[in-house]
Amino acid sequence: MMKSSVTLEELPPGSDIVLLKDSSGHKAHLNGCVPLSHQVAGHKYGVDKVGILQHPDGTVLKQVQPPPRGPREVQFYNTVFAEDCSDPCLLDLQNHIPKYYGTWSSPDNPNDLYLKLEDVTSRFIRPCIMDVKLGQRSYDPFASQEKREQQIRKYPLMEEIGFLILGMRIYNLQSGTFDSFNQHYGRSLVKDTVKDGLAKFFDNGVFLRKDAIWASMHRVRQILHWFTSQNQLAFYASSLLFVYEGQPSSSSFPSLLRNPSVDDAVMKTAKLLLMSDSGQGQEEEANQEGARAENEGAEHNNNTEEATNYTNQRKTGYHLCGRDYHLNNSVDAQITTTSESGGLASAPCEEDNTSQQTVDQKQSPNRNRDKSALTGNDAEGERKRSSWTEEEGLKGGRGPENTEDLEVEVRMIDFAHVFPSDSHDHGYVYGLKHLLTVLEQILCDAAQSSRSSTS
Ligand SMILES: Nc1ncnc2c1ncn2[C@@H]1O[C@H](COP(=O)(O)OP(=O)(O)OP(=O)(O)O)[C@@H](O)[C@H]1O
Ligand SMILES: O=P(O)(O)O[C@@H]1[C@H](O)[C@H](O)[C@@H](OP(=O)(O)O)[C@H](OP(=O)(O)O)[C@H]1O
Repeated sequence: MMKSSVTLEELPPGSDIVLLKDSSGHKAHLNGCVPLSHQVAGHKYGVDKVGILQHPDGTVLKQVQPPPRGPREVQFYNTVFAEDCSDPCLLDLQNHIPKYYGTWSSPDNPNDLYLKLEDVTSRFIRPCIMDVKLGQRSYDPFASQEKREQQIRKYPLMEEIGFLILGMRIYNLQSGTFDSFNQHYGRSLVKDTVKDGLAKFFDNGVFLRKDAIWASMHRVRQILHWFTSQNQLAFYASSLLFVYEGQPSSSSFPSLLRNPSVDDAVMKTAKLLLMSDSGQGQEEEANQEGARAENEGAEHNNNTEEATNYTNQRKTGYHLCGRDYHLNNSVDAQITTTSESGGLASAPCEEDNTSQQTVDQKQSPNRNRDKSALTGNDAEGERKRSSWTEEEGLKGGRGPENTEDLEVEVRMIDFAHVFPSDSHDHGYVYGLKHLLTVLEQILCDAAQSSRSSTS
């Protein structure tokens, strides 16, 4: 698998990192590619036989797994992104999965094939990432008895819960670092604690990111809509990748500064960012802080291009992350009814339509990026223009101008076990609905505790 000039150097037991080193002992690069620094689950490059890399152009390279899994996944992407694809169902599916740029291999090792995919975290400064496996069964219909038993043993509650957190990392505003959780965390969650497990992903150590929950639910509903309108594919052991921006935008800091529970370090960062955003970025202290943030960005995310954009934009006073987040704990959750999300059960919560501010689209980072070079299409734009009116607008939820103003992604990934089908994917739909119900409950709980603390 690896180039002959490259060796794997195992770190001490307990570490899951393996260094790639060349014959001179320097950190080696596979044609400039490096192990994906922000991978939260799955097979890891250098640890497992196959894994995930990042190309210098920012795309993700997923090593094609041994047959039948790998070729099945390649075929899936080839079919969905076929140039002559005219199937409306597959065209819509493109909006919910990473963009696909074909297969890739290093010139030195042409037989070592990779799927070249959009890095769905690339536009984030501090990407908080969660991988959730969906469905009531994580083995496919052709799995051996041994594989079935292995999968059931790993999480016997899969059938009842319908989803499993495989891994996540959350940007902690207090410490300025990412907290990570591996698959053992997800497996430790039972029916009564799965809500707390999910809530952890949206908790930045200072407050619950209700805005990110809400926006994620909007995306999940779009995916649910796709699933309920298709009956040609069945997904097993496939995941949803959740991403939200962990770096609050400067426009949100005023409310942060009013929050009495915020500690000095967070306060200081907030003030520094405010200074730099209001044109006082030349101040020495702010620059030092900026340098620290840049370094952290590079450390936590290979997406150096994005980190550079952020740096430049901060220097010019332009916000890469010009979004308005809800940092104010007085914002109550805004829950609509079960039928909207398709949730299995839900408690109605009060609405607060006044809280979310509209966004100045000119500040969107996507505005400044030439995606056409890589994509040749505007699938993301299409995804964002998706079925708000029929799905939610009629049912009294927030308008699209409110849900679109957040840096949130929810994409389906991992298609090694996708099969043709002639019916709805009940297992996946069950998992999506339950996931939505639990997210709703988190918002309800937050709204209730907010109400009781003010009364
Ligand atoms: N397109 C992508 N953009 C960003 N990160 C990605 C992307 N695809 C995969 N990842 C990262 O890699 C991880 C594993 O991806 P994936 O599930 O496709 O790999 P896998 O090896 O097939 O997983 P498993 O072992 O569960 O079968 C994800 O949790 C995510 O952190
Ligand atoms: O979460 P863990 O403990 O890493 O377990 C892995 C996880 O269940 C993967 O989904 C599975 O790959 P598939 O879904 O593709 O079967 C893999 O099977 P594998 O060991 O056969 O690669 C398991 O090892």
